[in-house]
Amino acid sequence: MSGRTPSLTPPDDATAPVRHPDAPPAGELLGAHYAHCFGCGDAQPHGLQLQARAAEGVAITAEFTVKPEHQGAPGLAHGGVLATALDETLGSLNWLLRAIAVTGRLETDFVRPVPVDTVLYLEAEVTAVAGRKIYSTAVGRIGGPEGEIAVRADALFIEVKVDHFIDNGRPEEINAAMSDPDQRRRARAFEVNP
Ligand SMILES: CCCCCCCCCC(=O)SCCNC(=O)CCNC(=O)[C@H](O)C(C)(C)COP(=O)(O)OP(=O)(O)OC[C@H]1O[C@@H](n2cnc3c(N)ncnc32)[C@H](O)[C@@H]1OP(=O)(O)O
Repeated sequence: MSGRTPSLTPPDDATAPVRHPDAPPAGELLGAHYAHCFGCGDAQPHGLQLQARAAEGVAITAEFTVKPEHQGAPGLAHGGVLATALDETLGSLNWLLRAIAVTGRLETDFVRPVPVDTVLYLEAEVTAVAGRKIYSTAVGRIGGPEGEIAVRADALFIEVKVDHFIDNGRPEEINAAMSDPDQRRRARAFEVNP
């Protein structure tokens, strides 16, 4: 039973999301936005290494396999890890809007336990935009892409400038990212100058 908080309901003046003309085509794998990201980075051996793919509209699909390192209770995924999978999938919607946005609010329903070795099939879409506020929703299914819903979330992302990361991130990682040509290329996809 989901009891969504008022701040996750778009205001009356919200508009439908617009897919950016240069968004990756439906079916394209997005790749990691940052190699050290706990959600999607391939330089994080215990991370989720979630793989997201552009879908039609302003929507994403993603898959994540629960590893033994992701346990909470014996043999079951930790709820925080599942929330991370939802957060990462919802965050990947940024690629389709070509906006830089961070999670302001993430409300998660844990509907079924998710055992280790399970593939979680995620779908997320932007439902509305109001100024800097981006409203989105996601589900995670088990047993196949059409399987039972195990987790779901509603989220509010807030659009930020790239300075959000430069001003707040630890200088060591910020400097490394800014001197990495691959990272600069990914930042350019959002038409910003790191
Ligand atoms: C391709 C890239 C893929 C990226 C994938 C990333 C996946 C992972 C995503 C994440 O996990 S991001 C990391 C977790 N999030 C953060 O670290 C964000 C920490 N929070 C902040 O930095 C600031 O609170 C934030 C930037 C979100 C907002 O601060 P601001 O000063 O910029 O905005 P402000 O407080 O003026 O709020 C702007 C609007 O949003 C609303 N708002 C902000 N935070 C809210 C909140 N938490 N709940 C509800 N509403 C919120 C706020 O009420 C207001 O509404 P109105 O315009 O109608 O007045």
